[in-house]
Amino acid sequence: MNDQLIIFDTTLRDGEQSPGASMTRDEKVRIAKVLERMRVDVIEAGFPVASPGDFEAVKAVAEAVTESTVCGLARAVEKDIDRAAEAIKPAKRGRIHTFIATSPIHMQHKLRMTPEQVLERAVQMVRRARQYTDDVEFSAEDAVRSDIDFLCRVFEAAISAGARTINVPDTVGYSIPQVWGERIKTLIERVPNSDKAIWSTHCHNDLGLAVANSLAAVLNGARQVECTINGLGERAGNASLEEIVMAVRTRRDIFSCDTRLDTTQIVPASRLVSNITGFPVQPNKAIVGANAFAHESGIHQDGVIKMRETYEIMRAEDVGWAANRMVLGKHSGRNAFKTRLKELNIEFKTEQELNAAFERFKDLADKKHEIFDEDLQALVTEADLEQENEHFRLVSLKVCSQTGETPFANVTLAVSGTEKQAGAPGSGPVDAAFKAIDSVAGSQGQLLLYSVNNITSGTDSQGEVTVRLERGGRIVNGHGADTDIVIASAKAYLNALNKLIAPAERTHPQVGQPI
Ligand SMILES: CC(=O)SCCNC(=O)CCNC(=O)[C@H](O)C(C)(C)COP(=O)(O)OP(=O)(O)OC[C@H]1O[C@@H](n2cnc3c(N)ncnc32)[C@H](O)[C@@H]1OP(=O)(O)O
Ligand SMILES: CC(C)C(=O)C(=O)O
Repeated sequence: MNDQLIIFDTTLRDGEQSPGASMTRDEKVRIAKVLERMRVDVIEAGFPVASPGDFEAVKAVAEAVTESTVCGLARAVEKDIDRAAEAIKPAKRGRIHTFIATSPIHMQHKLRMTPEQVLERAVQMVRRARQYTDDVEFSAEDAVRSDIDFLCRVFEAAISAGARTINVPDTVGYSIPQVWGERIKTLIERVPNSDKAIWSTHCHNDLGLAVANSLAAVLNGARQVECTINGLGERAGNASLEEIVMAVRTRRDIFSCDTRLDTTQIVPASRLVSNITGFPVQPNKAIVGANAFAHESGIHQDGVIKMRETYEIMRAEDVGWAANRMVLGKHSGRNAFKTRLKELNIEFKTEQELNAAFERFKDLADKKHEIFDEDLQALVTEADLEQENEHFRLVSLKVCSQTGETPFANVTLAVSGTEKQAGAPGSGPVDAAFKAIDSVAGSQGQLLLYSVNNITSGTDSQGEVTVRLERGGRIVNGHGADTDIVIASAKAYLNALNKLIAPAERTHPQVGQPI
């Protein structure tokens, strides 16, 4: 029987370190539930000492998830370990992940510690974490640029102190597959007590090699991979979960291990993470991109019609693409709607929530003939957004856009329940709409990002807009979807403004300010 490859998902921690990808507690819980359904082994839910919001988020995930291990990150610092322990306390299976850098550049310039002090601290903090849980992971940050002899000493000491998982990170995405594989092999061979721990790898994508390096580590003995949905993560991102899992599963002839994952949950998870963070998935992204299973050229289509395997190495259904993607229309009833949502793992707590979503579905079906799974997911996300603290609500928007004329927008907003109106010109209809909203809301937010994606294909598709605003160091993402992209833009802008004025819930690592 093949070994198990443990999947450690860090979308909610390292993924969240992507600028603008900060998530609220409830968003983290929603993603964690999908990861659990996917049978991810370990969910790193956050960095509890980072902020009260992140502490609450990790705790909420620990309360909500029963099947996967829930992990909290901690520096090799007492208060971090204690805070992580408190956050994961409700978990059925809880892990503390503590780390300290071991490369000369990090030890000397960042930590300002000698190698001996780092080794000593690693041992003390692993021991401290072991007082709270048997499941302790230790990482040597920047292992890629660390001296191999020193790494062996630190890992041996960490295992002796009680670490059960030893993680070898390529923190800066510097390695290449052959070298990384060799490094993992050398460590496992040279650390005398290496058989007492599971060896893990955590690779970043600065050179586009995170997945390749992770797979090289697996081929050389690593049995845990740290990864994220859609490859989300600090800078160029982390190794992408879907690519690693499908590479190992598809090439069983090469890998002597496999994961426990239910891969049909991959596409729903990818969409949810993309919806929540506002980071669109590029169409040609492996596994989860819209074109990943699309055949355009005649020779390929001919081959696939004759025998699918001529051009397909995986089945789209196996990663969660629905076999029949056109599901509902305006003549569909409540039962079909509810059943399809259930198939998409979307459930409502109350009958009222279901009724409200059904009404939105009927409104959409009046504008758009075919309702696809993507539309249903956007519709539910929209409903969630509306439940958020709504200081500003769009009542109506009228935009005039004509060749040779300056576009002009008139907007009516409900501001804490009182209707207010304003009009403004702009360089385009979206610009005019945002300026009109600004003159009512007085936002003073700086627009960092504006992106539109069509949720499905065709000109009647819904546009999904993401707006990123910054004010006083706070960065927030707003989302909106509508068949009219100017209205979708206005909804996204208002969603971001509502978040900006909401009480600060979290601290974003990149800006160090509450979000
Ligand atoms: C590679 C990674 O992804 S590591 C994870 C990175 N993620 C984050 O940083 C997100 C969350 N971070 C935060 O919210 C904050 O940085 C906190 C709460 C952890 C710390 O905040 P502050 O106390 O204000 O410290 P600040 O961020 O300015 O500096 C980090 C300090 O931790 C020290 N440090 C960094 N890593 C470690 C470590 N693994 N173990 C021990 N100390 C460490 C640094 O040397 C520095 O110490 P100094 O203040 O004595 O110079
Ligand atoms: C905390 C560690 C594992 C990390 O994120 C890194 O080194 O990139």
